Amino acid sequence: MKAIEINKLTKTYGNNRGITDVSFSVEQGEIFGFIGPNGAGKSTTIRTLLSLIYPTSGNAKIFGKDCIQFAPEIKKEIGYLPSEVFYYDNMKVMDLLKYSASFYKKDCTSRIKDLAEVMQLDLTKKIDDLSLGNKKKVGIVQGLLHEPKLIILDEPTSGLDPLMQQKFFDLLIEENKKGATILFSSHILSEVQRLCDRVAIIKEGRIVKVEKISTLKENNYKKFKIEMPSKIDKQHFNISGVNNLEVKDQTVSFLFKGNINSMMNKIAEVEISNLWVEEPDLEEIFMHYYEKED
Ligand SMILES: Nc1ncnc2c1ncn2[C@@H]1O[C@H](COP(=O)(O)OP(=O)(O)OP(=O)(O)O)[C@@H](O)[C@H]1O
Repeated sequence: MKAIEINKLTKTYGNNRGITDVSFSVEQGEIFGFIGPNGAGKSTTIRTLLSLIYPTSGNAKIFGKDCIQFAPEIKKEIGYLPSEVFYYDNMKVMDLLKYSASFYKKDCTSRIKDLAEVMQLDLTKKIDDLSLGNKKKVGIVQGLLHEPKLIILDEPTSGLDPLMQQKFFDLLIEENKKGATILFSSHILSEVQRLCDRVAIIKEGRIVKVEKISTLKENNYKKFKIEMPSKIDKQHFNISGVNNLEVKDQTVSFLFKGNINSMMNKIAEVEISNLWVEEPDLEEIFMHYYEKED
């Protein structure tokens, strides 16, 4: 049974496109990235999964159950962190979290304290007195306090400083090791790359690719930088698969996509003093998905 199964989900807002024919599935135990530019349809997909809005057509299942028909049951299994968090400002953090926990009919007090300690969140403060980042931490604790089997995060790191982001990621990895499935929506590719096994790319309301992060990187070009002790013949490296060939001082650099052995043979024909081969960043791989079609 899959954790999430989305089948031709379409949502229109009047005449506005929301999402069109979105289909993908997430295996249990996966950390799955959901990426795309602003307005692509990430939040619409997630809100439909949580039955906060209803689809125009198509359907989705969570742990094998239709997400609309079994919404109350399913919600108990999900921890959700929305992209923007709003609270009753007058409440104290601990009271708000205990109130949230009451929906699950579980005593989550010690779990709340543990999570708050990891995230360095002061439980005695009033929500009103918290900074944006600290309000986000309340959302994180709220989303995880009932130890959900499925964690759905919509742009979760906005407002968190780098140290807190790291602590949050460590927390997610720990929950994942304990068995939780994670759907991680973001437009920050580096964090998706760090955390996720697979990724779905959404653009203008449609899924354009679902792929393993490792495959995306393998099937892409590599960046070569070669330092040579003597004069460089630029044309030597001008073979099929080479792009952006540049020579600067004693260094030649280029992007290469193709049979790595043919490139290694080419390099072996000349004397070199140093060699760097780098993977492209996820940003570089995905940039063309982000560019608008004319
Ligand atoms: N309540 C609404 N009424 C009308 N159109 C909406 C509504 N909510 C979303 N949309 C439209 O649906 C499309 C998808 O929006 P959505 O918020 O799902 O994108 P997103 O990928 O989550 O973007 P972001 O990263 O900016 O949050 C956009 O074109 C948006 O304008």
